[in-house]
Amino acid sequence: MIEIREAGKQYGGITALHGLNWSVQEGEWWGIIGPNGSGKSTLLQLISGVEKVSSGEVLIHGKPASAYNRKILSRMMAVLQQDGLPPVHYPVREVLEMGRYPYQDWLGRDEGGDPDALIENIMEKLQLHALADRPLDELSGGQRQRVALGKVMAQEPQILLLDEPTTYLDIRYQHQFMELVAQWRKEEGITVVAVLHDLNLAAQFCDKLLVLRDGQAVGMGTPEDMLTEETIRLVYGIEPVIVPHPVSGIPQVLVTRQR
Ligand SMILES: Nc1ncnc2c1ncn2[C@@H]1O[C@H](COP(=O)(O)OP(=O)(O)OP(=O)(O)O)[C@@H](O)[C@H]1O
Repeated sequence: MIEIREAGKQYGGITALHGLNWSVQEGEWWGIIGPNGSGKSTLLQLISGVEKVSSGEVLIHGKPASAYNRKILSRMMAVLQQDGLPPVHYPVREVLEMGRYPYQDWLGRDEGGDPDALIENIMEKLQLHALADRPLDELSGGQRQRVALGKVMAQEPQILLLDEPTTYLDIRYQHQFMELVAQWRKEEGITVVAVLHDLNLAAQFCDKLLVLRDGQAVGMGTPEDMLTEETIRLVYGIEPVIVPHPVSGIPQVLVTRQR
């Protein structure tokens, strides 16, 4: 579904990404982890076609991401960032309807079925009914991020790209957000690629992790294989302790304070 071959990206004299080979199969949930400046957002921008590779290829369904017409690409792929929506004075229901833009013809008619039923369904799933007529700029950051998720759900993409989507959320809303994505993926079989700083959240929700450092892949594989003390020490330069989650057994990263 996503095929990355020897991909490199340079900004002037800065190498943001170098010689990356990676592929994502339909229905997988990948996490991209790595320190600040390691190339995570750059990689998402190459996949979403916002930036072009300087070398190598990024293919979506066998075609370069940057070669797609934007509207066609938006039907296939949605992007949600850490501050998914600006605090504008639009009511929640209208914001969700904006997600249908890739399906509208030049008269604003939806070519993709019954948008009203779809929006209703999303409002129900995300418990947005109570907020339906409230303007975005009156909502909390956590509520706004739930609306942002609703908007990308209305877009009905096959691929969801998340760029640190839980950064501004408290621990409850972080988990709620990730559970909603997990439920969506289970129901619709979407493919998810998420840049995450929280390694423990990444381990709990992603099937596989791509670990970047200095624009290069250090490793890719299951959270069990990637979240080792050796890898975390090498990539982040910290002294970690990895413990199995007492309930699920999934690896969790603790950091030991240096004295
Ligand atoms: N538009 C740009 N112009 C110039 N340099 C850029 C640009 N975007 C990214 N870079 C550089 O490329 C490198 C990788 O940046 P990128 O934002 O991809 O890292 P990141 O892993 O997402 O970082 P963070 O975790 O801090 O968000 C950095 O050195 C950054 O300064």
